[in-house]
Amino acid sequence: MTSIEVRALTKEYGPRRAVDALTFQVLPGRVTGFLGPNGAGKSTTMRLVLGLDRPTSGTATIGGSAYAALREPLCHVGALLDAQAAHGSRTARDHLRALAASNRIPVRRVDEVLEEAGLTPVAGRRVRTYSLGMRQRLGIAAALLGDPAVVLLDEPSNGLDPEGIVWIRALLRRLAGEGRTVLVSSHLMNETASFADHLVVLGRGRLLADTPLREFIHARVRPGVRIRTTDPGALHRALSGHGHEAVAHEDGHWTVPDARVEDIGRLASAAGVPILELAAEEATLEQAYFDLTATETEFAAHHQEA
Ligand SMILES: Nc1ncnc2c1ncn2[C@@H]1O[C@H](COP(=O)(O)OP(=O)(O)OP(=O)(O)O)[C@@H](O)[C@H]1O
Repeated sequence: MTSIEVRALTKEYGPRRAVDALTFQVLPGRVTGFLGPNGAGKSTTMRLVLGLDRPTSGTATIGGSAYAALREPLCHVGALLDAQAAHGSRTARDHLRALAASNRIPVRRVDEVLEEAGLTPVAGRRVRTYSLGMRQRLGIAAALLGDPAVVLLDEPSNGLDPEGIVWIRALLRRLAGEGRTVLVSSHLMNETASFADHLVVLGRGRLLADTPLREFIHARVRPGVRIRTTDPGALHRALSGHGHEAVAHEDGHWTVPDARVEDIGRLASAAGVPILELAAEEATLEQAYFDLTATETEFAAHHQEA
C-alpha cells in the first residue's frame, strides 16, 4: 500500500517560509482532509509532493520514492491542482487521449474516466467552452486516468453544482474504500466533514493537527442541547437548579452547552416545563476548526497532535 510521507519539509520563498518543518503521513484506505487558512501552505505542500517545486529542506515521498523517481507517475499518483490546466482549444476527449498516450495508459481509460466524471455527453466539446465545474470534473477525470493508488486533489469541490458536490463526496469515499490514499484540500468545512476520515491542518506553514476527524471535533467542541419552551422562566429555573448555564437566543430557542438531550428532556419534564422543541446539537467541524485556528498564533509551536 502506498502512503505519502512528508518529513521535516520546509519551503522558503525569499524571506517567507511557506512550509515550515512539516512532518506527517497520509495513509491509504481513508480520505484525509487538508485544511488551513489562506496562505497556510497546503498548495505548496502538494506541489512539493508532486515534485513541481523543490523543498528548501526535508523530503516528500510517495511509497518511499520522490515523485520525480516514479516511472509512469500518472499510474501511481493522480492530482488536481489547477482546473484551468487543460488546453482550451482541445476537446476533453482529445486532452485525455494525449495524456494517456504520453503516459502509456490504455486509451480505453479515457472513456472510463469521462463516464466516471459525468462528462461523456460533452466529451467532444472544446475545453474553452466548459464551465468551471466542468473543468473541475475534467481535472478529476485526468487525475484518475492512470488508475492511481494515490490521489491529491486541491479544492475539488470548487465550482461544482449541488449534484457535483454529491458526486465528489461519493467518489472520494469510493476511492478510499478501494484502499487508495486520498488527500483533499478544502475550505468547505461541512463538505470536508462529509467525506474525510482524518484531518491534517496547517497554519502558517506549520502542522496544527494530524488527527481523526471525530477526535478533532470532539476534543474542541462539546455537543449541546437545543430547547424551546413557552415558559422561559421555568426552563431557566429548572436548568440553573441543576447547574446548567443555558444561553438564550434571539429567535426564542435556548442552548444548553455540554449537556445530553436525555438529561435535559428528563429534567424539563420533571419540572413541568412545556417543551416545543428538544434536540441534540452536534458539534461541527467548522466550530472545531475556528477554535483551533483562532488561537493558532498562541499555540502553533506546541499544539501538535501528531
Ligand atoms: N511561487 C511562490 N512565490 C512566492 N511565494 C509563494 C509562492 N507560492 C506560494 N507562496 C506563498 O507561500 C505561502 C503559502 O501559500 P499556499 O498557496 O501554499 O497556501 P494555501 O494553504 O494553499 O492557501 P490557499 O488556501 O489560499 O490556497 C503564501 O504566503 C504564499 O504567498
